[in-house]
Amino acid sequence: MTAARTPSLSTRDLTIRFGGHVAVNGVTAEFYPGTLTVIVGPNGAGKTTYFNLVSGQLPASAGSVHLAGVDITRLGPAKRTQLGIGRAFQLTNLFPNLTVMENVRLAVQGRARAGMKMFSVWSDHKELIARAEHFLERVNLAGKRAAWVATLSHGDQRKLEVAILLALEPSVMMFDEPTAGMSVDEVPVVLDLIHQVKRDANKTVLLVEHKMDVVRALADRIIVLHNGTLVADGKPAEVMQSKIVQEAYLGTPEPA
Ligand SMILES: Nc1ncnc2c1ncn2[C@@H]1O[C@H](COP(=O)(O)OP(=O)(O)OP(=O)(O)O)[C@@H](O)[C@H]1O
Repeated sequence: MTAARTPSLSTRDLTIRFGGHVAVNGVTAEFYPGTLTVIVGPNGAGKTTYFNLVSGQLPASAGSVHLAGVDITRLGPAKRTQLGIGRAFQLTNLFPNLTVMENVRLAVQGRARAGMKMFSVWSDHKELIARAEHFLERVNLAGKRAAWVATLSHGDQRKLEVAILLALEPSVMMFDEPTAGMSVDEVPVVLDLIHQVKRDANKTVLLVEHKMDVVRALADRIIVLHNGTLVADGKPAEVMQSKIVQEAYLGTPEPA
């Protein structure tokens, strides 16, 4: 008999109502480490709202959110970040009037304080800089370490967000449309980064994405939301072929 695994993240009957409108309607799903799940659905399906409920930006009207089995439904976004839920691409994590290096160093410092008190006591400035440098190299931004964030291109800002996310070392990583607004040459860099993240067997990755080529390139699993309800959940090939997805989302049949 094998022991049941505890999901790193789960939602149970998660629901939010805005007045009479149910934007997320009883969504139950479990997410495990080493799996990248892409959440798809038409405009207004509730994808971003679901993300907001998981990261704590919005309070649930009903249902619950669990992180490694612990109910975090009543916790705010800062506490959830501390516990291991990291979200990128809202561009709200960035300090525009600081340099690229300073932004990552703050994340490294924050992580050191939250997780490893001794490290925080002993780590000197040099150590923090070296760690920040490591994350900047991973996202190809080391050459721009001294640039002011406000002067970066949109693509570079997104890469910086990934560096900050990596520096915070969350167990659950959430990406909102990672390639939105990027130039063609910037897209592969970010996709490659997410590939790297997903190779880490300890990370649980969730992505909201519209572009089907990105979904195909990254997804281990696809969840489809429609009118706030989870209508399909499974391996990409199965979900892409399912009748509900063809009708409700893709519009045209996927080639077999
Ligand atoms: N704060 C809010 N107040 C009122 N209605 C909201 C709020 N946030 C979202 N909604 C509504 O909830 C529904 C789901 O919106 P949401 O942004 O989650 O969809 P989405 O699937 O992310 O869409 P898109 O792909 O266009 O980003 C929409 O009808 C939206 O108008």
